Amino acid sequence: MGGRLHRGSDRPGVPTPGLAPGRRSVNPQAVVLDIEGTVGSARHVQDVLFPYARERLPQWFAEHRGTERAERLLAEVRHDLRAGDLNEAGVVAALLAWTDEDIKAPALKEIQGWIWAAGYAEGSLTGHVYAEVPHVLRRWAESGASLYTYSSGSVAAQVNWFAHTTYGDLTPLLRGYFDLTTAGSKMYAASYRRISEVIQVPADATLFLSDSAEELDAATEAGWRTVGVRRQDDPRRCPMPRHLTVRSLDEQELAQLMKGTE
Ligand SMILES: CSCCC(=O)C(=O)COP(=O)(O)O
Ligand SMILES: [Mg+2]
Repeated sequence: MGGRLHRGSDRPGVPTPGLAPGRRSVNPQAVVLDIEGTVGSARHVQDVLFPYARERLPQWFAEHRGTERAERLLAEVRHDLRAGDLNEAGVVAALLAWTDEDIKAPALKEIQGWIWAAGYAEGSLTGHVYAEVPHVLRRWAESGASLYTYSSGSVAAQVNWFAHTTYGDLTPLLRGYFDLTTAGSKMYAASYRRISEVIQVPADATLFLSDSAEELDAATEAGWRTVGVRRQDDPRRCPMPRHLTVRSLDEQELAQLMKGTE
């Protein structure tokens, strides 16, 4: 699979070494956070959010038929599949198949974000964050770091996630959000370079946290500092190769990096 569409795990190219375990000088001006598997539970995404959107996808197209949003989405999927004459049922079938394969397609991410927005608004969805996340983000923000998220989920999905956590609205802690549309695929170094240009923070003063070794490798290639996050409820047990790996954001090693302690 190439071009714009990726699974959560495939990345072309040869990774370069990241922040090796033991190196302790970061003191970042910006922290960029992955969401699924890093600040929030991957299980919540796979078992709650994806099925919620999947179930409502056909109905969404039926209700929005002929609208600008629906037409744009249909055109985008046809373009991605190089199938200009695919009908609405065919597009819906493709989006359902992408959901099942966790394909990071911008069109799928956009419609999921719209469907979830309604769920958050009516109170049937909450954004999951691990218990330490609110106070750690607050501490980092108070110490002067600018906090951003970069997720394959759409910006709308990210904002709603942080606005509706069980710890309240965490969006005041975040300076901005990046997704597949605004930054590009998380598998490519170019996407991280694009973010650096937008946030105007040097690459080596930007720390990226993610549960994906491929994403961390791409960020490293762009000159960013990286820390892997492997949550205790993550079935992938092993630490990430080439990257310092923590189990939560309040681990001592990460706190030291944030202070720039040698
Ligand atoms: C915050 S949006 C919901 C998650 C999602 O759709 C997704 O693809 C998660 O990807 P991430 O880059 O946050 O691992
Ligand atoms: Mg992730």
